[in-house]
Amino acid sequence: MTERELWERYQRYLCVVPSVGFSLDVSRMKFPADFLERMRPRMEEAFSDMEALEKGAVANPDEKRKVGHYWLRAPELAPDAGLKKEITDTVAAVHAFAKDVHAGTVKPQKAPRFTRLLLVGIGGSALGPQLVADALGTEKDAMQVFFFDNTDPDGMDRVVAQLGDTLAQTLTVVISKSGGTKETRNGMLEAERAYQAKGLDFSKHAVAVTGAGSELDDTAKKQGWLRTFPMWDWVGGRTSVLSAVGLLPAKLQGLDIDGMLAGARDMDVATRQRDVAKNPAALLALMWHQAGDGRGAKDMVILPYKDRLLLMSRYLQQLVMESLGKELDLDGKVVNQGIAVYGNKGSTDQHAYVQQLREGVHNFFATFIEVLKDRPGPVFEVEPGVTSGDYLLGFLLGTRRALFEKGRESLTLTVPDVSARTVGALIALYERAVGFYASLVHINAYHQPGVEAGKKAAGVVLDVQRKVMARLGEARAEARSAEQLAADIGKPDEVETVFKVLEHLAANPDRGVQRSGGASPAEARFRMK
Ligand SMILES: O=P(O)(O)OC[C@H]1O[C@H](O)[C@H](O)[C@@H](O)[C@@H]1O
Repeated sequence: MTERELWERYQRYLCVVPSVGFSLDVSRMKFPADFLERMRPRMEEAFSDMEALEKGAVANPDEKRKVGHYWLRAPELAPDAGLKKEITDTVAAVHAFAKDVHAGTVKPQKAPRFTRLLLVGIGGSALGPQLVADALGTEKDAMQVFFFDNTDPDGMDRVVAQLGDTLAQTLTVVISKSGGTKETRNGMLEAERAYQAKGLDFSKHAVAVTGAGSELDDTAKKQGWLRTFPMWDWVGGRTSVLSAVGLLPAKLQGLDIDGMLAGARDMDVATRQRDVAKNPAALLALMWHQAGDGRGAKDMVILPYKDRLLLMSRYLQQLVMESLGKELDLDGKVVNQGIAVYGNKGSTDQHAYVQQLREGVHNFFATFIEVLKDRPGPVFEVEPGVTSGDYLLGFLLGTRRALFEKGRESLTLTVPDVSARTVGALIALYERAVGFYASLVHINAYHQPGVEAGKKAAGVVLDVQRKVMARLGEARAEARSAEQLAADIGKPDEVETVFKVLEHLAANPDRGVQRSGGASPAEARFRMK
């Protein structure tokens, strides 16, 4: 295709959403001329599925749940008045609470005001808030935000060290829909310990966002935390950023949550249209389908040319991969669906993995995200008539062309700026595209049965550890091999787990386990110190 033909194709297929200044360019995707027409009947079904979902159908059949994230930004669409009220009340409560926190009416135990926010959560209870905080944060924010998003002790120590004495001015928001996620429970306990170490009462600095009656809800009640905000079973973790999960931390940080909701709402209006040419979510889903042959044959590489959108790929990784990565389809047939997502940012990636994208294994399609506005401050020219931002655009267009020359496809999303409105719009766009794509490939986008397997297996490991520790305690000074200890605890087949657990304990001296013997697993011996 010549440059002139591409320009024609660009204009022909450009999908614009004027209300948010957004556009989607699919001209560098190699779909045949009759593709959109051919896919029409299937897309019609996807629209009907989506309509039913928005009207309150049980769209997550095996968990028997409604799927209501679209109501969060259009409460009038909620299927009953009770839900509508819960949504509007929660947004109002978030505003009011943040106002009190900023004014110092809600204040820490030993400081006049909260100036820091520590968010404890994981997966859908962290990724959205992290994206929003990083995309929209400035040095003038009402509160500076920190995260515990893992059960890595050193990771948490680093954050606590960064907070230092400002922990006394830190509000901790623990977020877990289920209220039973171990990493988050551990984060909460680690945070509690950090406050205690500074002579502070954790409960006077803690807020929960969780489902009613959950373990976390109980803890918050029992300990008399400052406040609890609700999380509903009809909002999935990975689509929860516009519920209290994302709105509360964003508002505390001082961000424009109404703008985020409005951007999402406007994008929702655009993505409800049945005219595919005008519906960027439908177009995206169809392009993913075309690129990966409806079976995820190509990976989705997310390339925002903007530092503030760096976390987009991480956020989309969960949204897309947890929603679409499924073994079974809706009829119970094995399909092993999914689309792999990765990415970082441009032009940084041009100096890292773009080499492979252009010349290596051809197993991906790229998504460029272009932001028109360079910076809020005045223009600075790095060469006569040229700014750093001009280079950023140059590299985006250059990379896109270089890829296309080698037959590598790409989508280009353009937004005017990185504002609350555009972030809300991008979130809404991808939520709906994922829902459409799931309909096209006939899977349930709203459950995650596979995640449970890893959690259960981790539970087994900790059970083995408890038993091994007890056994070492009994054996005292006697050094034993992993093989012997596995037999001792009645789990001879778990010998590898026993060995891994022992190695870990022995590497952390205060756990009291000493390793002796040779370097190989068979030669290693363990005993209590
Ligand atoms: O919010 P929580 O209940 O703590 O869940 C946090 C995360 O845990 C699980 O692993 C789910 O697969 C995720 O979808 C979820 O976002």
